[in-house]
Amino acid sequence: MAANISDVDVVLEENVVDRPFCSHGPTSLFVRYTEDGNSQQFYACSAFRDRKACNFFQRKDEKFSESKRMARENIKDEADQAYKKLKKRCHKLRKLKAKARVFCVTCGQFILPEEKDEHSQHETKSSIDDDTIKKPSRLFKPLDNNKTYAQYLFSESTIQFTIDVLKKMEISKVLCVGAPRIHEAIQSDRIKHSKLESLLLDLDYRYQQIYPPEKFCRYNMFNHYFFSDTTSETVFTNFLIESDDKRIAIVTDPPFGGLVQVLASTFKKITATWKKQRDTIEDKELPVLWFFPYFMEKRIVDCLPQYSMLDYKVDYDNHALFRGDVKKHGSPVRIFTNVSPSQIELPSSEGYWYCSECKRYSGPENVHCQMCDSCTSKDGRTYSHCFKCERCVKPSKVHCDKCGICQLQDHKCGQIKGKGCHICGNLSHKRKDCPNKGKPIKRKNFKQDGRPVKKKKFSK
Ligand SMILES: C[S@@+](CC[C@H](N)C(=O)[O-])C[C@H]1O[C@@H](n2cnc3c(N)ncnc32)[C@H](O)[C@@H]1O
Ligand SMILES: [Zn+2]
Ligand SMILES: [Zn+2]
Ligand SMILES: [Zn+2]
Ligand SMILES: [Zn+2]
Ligand SMILES: [Zn+2]
Ligand SMILES: [Zn+2]
Repeated sequence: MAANISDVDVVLEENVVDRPFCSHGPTSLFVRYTEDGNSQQFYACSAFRDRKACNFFQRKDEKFSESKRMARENIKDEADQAYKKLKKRCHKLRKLKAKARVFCVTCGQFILPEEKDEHSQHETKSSIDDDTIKKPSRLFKPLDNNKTYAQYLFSESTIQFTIDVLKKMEISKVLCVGAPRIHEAIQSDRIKHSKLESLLLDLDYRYQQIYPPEKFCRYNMFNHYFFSDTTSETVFTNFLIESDDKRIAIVTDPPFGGLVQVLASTFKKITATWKKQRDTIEDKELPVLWFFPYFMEKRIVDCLPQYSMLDYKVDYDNHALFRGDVKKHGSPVRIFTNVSPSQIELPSSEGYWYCSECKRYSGPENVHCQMCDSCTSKDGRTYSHCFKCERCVKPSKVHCDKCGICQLQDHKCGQIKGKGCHICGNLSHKRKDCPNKGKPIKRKNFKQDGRPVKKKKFSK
């Protein structure tokens, strides 16, 4: 099975045991398609796409010399050693009194008294009290200019909404996968009196300085890999033990570049561990709240048909996300869930209303279309029904009789770009099903129905 990213696909294989390791766990197997129709398979880092952050590369068919194999083995050992060193350091840090605590914002780490000189030119914060430590995501500089971490942090209203939803679902244990602010909210005093517990799984090593091992596991959600020694995985497995009065849910907000099939496979693995711990044969699913952009709906639902998209617009504090056009219609991020949408009440104070036909809550801009039999808006604008296309379309589109579909007003007739097969450009299939796979072929433009667009003949 292959999942799509521009000219490179990731190949999902069940057997990861034989894969080479980089310092971020087992690598992923990728396949690159070239213009001439050939392909090449190679292993590369599953967490970092930026080769500056991790330059691991190994062709699948590469024969390895013994010395190279040893060097690879060392990578894992070195990573384990670095983890142990950091653990020791954190132990020392936790013993420091608030007044002696200095945090280097530039480096994202607390400074031990003997290390002060090394950070003299950096941005630092002194006298870090216990309250500040309880809100680490506010102390750290969000790594939001970085594709890998893509740290967009929930606003207060979204945090509160999520916690309310979890409480209404009578959840008492929350596995926060790449959702540090939800973990932080649960851990902080604010909701100390509720019965909520949480465990954070995140790639960001900085949290290791704040939370003890039973509250944080450094984890790569693209290969379900726990860094460090075995403690981390044991903490995770124990956390997933559920009893009648302790129901568990996952809250996850992965970087948006994450591949749906890879993430789905991770959530399936987490669910499998949870199922193993349960002493019942009752076939239930582990509830998941997965925050992801609305335009990924088709991919998610194709991959996980039991999931649906809620209309709640997820709000973030660092709004770098809402640039350009998107800003006009608000946040593009929604919640995908395997919980019945009728059970998740969206705030009426923000204009959400219950659609008895869809049996779910819809946004104030969303209108139930009798023809489509659903509340059709996806992007935060009111859609209108096109009787010729027989579906609701974005308000920016009008029906073009020449093209036979609704198009943007300033479109060039006959040119439907994107979304099709990367090899030949045909819109009726994806690359993995392309009959031209392996043959040299030039891309053409294709119509929605799969027929090629004929080039206009110009007369002099
Ligand atoms: C879009 S942010 C979500 C933050 C969330 N909105 C919050 O406020 O809690 C993505 C999160 O996933 C983490 N992350 C990025 N890549 C990851 C990976 N491969 N495995 C696990 N966590 C990852 C980042 O460190 C960050 O905390
Ligand atoms: Zn790596
Ligand atoms: Zn520093
Ligand atoms: Zn409706
Ligand atoms: Zn409609
Ligand atoms: Zn139309
Ligand atoms: Zn047209």
